[in-house]
Amino acid sequence: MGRYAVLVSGPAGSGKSTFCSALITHAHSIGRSVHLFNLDPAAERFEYQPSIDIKELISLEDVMEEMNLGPNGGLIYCFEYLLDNLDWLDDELGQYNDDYIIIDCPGQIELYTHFPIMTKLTRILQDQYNFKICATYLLESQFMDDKTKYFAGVLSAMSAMINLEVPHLNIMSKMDLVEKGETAEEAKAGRRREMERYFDPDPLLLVGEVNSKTNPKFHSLNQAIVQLIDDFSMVSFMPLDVTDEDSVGTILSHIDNAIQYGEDEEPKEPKNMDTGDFDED
Ligand SMILES: Nc1nc2c(ncn2[C@@H]2O[C@H](COP(=O)(O)OP(=O)(O)OP(=O)(O)O)[C@@H](O)[C@H]2O)c(=O)[nH]1
Ligand SMILES: [Mg+2]
Repeated sequence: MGRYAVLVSGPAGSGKSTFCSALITHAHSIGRSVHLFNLDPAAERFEYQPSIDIKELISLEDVMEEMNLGPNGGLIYCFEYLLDNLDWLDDELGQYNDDYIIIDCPGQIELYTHFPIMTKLTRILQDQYNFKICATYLLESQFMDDKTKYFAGVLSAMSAMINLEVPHLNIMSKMDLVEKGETAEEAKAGRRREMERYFDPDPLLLVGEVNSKTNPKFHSLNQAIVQLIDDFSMVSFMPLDVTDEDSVGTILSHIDNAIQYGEDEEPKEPKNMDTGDFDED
């Protein structure tokens, strides 16, 4: 087996840590061993104890206090410190030579879209440590209520995807909140079909409402951006309902597929092969 990593990214509060826990619970339930790597220097509570924790190297609270920095500047400082202290990462990762690691990232999207920090880190994991990496980007289902917000979310997902340059899966999280209160009639009325338009962004859905809310001088720009997203089929989302194990399982199998997990595993010999202890019936 090789080394595999899932990068769980997305805006603040989009459900990254909850998704990490759901993935770990599911992996354990099917007998797979996975490890949590907490990459958020401000994280406080964990459902599963991380095997690797950036807070053992540096914590945001200490940085803010000692360097007199605000939360965002402090976070950038933490990551620059990590990149300057790769020996620590080397020691920590050295214990997981043949493993599957789930990396819970901080929610500041500047880390993926404005600064090359996460890109540098994924490159290091790939090139120096031979990890096969799949990035996931979570956007919460409430974004579907407001099309301009959704449009901005699609662009941020695309920006993260283009910057990270690894196999990428966009996830629409907190789908349990959408389904809640939905009556059978509503479902029949095509609510689900309507949602499909958000999972695979429909250019008409995006541009129509976004243009109705923005200054006419931006209409052609909106149209051009939507066309770009559509022409290259660059962004689509998979729905995630953490309360449904099948939904978590489906996402995990897409991630596995993206990083070819298990494809280079040797076939296992049946247990009784070397003892010659075969059933004779
Ligand atoms: N209903 C519902 N609530 C969720 C789900 N996922 C997360 N939440 C809630 O959303 C809030 C944020 O969840 P987290 O998992 O901490 O989100 P996060 O992306 O890790 O947040 P940061 O690390 O602060 O950026 C918490 O109150 C969770 O209980 C979900 O699938 N369904
Ligand atoms: Mg979190």
